[in-house]
Amino acid sequence: MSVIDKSSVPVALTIAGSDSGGGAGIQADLRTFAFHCVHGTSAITCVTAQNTVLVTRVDALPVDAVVAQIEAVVTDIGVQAVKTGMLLTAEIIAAVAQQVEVLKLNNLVVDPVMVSRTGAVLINDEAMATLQNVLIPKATIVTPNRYEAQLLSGLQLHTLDDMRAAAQRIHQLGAKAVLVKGGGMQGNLRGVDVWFDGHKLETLKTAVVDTSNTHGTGCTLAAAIAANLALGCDRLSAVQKAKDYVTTALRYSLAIGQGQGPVGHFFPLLQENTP
Ligand SMILES: Nc1ncnc2c1ncn2[C@@H]1O[C@H](COP(=O)(O)OP(=O)(O)OP(=O)(O)O)[C@@H](O)[C@H]1O
Ligand SMILES: Cc1ncc(COP(=O)(O)O)c(N)n1
Repeated sequence: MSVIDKSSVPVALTIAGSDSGGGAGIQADLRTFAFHCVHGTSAITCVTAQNTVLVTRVDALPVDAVVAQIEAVVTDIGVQAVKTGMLLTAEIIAAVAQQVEVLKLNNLVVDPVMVSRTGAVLINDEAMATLQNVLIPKATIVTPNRYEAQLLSGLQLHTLDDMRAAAQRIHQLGAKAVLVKGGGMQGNLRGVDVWFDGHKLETLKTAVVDTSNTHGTGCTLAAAIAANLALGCDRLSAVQKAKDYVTTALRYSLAIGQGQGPVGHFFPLLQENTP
């Protein structure tokens, strides 16, 4: 890992929800930024009471509290990349999109958190429509999972060709690039992602990691992409490096709690440095 010049440390902002279980959301994003030697800042949209098994409560923050956090960070510290995660309501999504415009935020990675990898719907129809029509068109990269890609493309995803067709359809929403993630696919498509940026259609493959401790993979991938963009990578190499990171974090995932444990953000490093 290279030594960072502290006078020009890259900064990334996550706009997302808090996960009390520490596996996804803001907690995953900040650990991912730190692993990449990128200073992490945050604007919290909602607070979830959540563990490895279920979410028992979600409280949204007032829209102006979300906006104030973004303004406070950007107007003083400045950010080189932004990642959005669980935005929850149409009002918060619209306000975030407005801030992207007003504050001229670049390198925007939108993880369109709408449906969990298991198919559970997380936000209402109005919020989905706002995400699709107002925020995704501003994205540098949008990273839907299987079910989100189905909703955004209107296609059913069973095969690699379906994933490719969906990536091309979703690109028409206006995002500069699309990464359709394969964690929710069946068989050896689990772990295969498809990239489309209007020119290149690429298949990103990795060996499937055989673990049920996959909580936070989507957040971690999007945050790692944002970190790599903040470090100056081009879009596709930011995604390729992020995918390698998630694969390693999955290999070091943690069997904690009774359900799906989190990926191990720092464990590769700790393992390597343990005598
Ligand atoms: N078992 C696995 N082995 C290898 N890679 C995986 C596995 N599961 C997920 N991935 C990868 O993890 C990344 C996140 O994809 P996934 O489809 O899981 O997103 P998500 O549904 O948003 O995440 P989450 O399960 O956290 O909600 C993708 O690059 C995907 O290919
Ligand atoms: C606060 C929060 N944000 C996002 C997710 C989805 O996480 P992931 O898709 O990475 O499992 C989550 N479970 N909780």
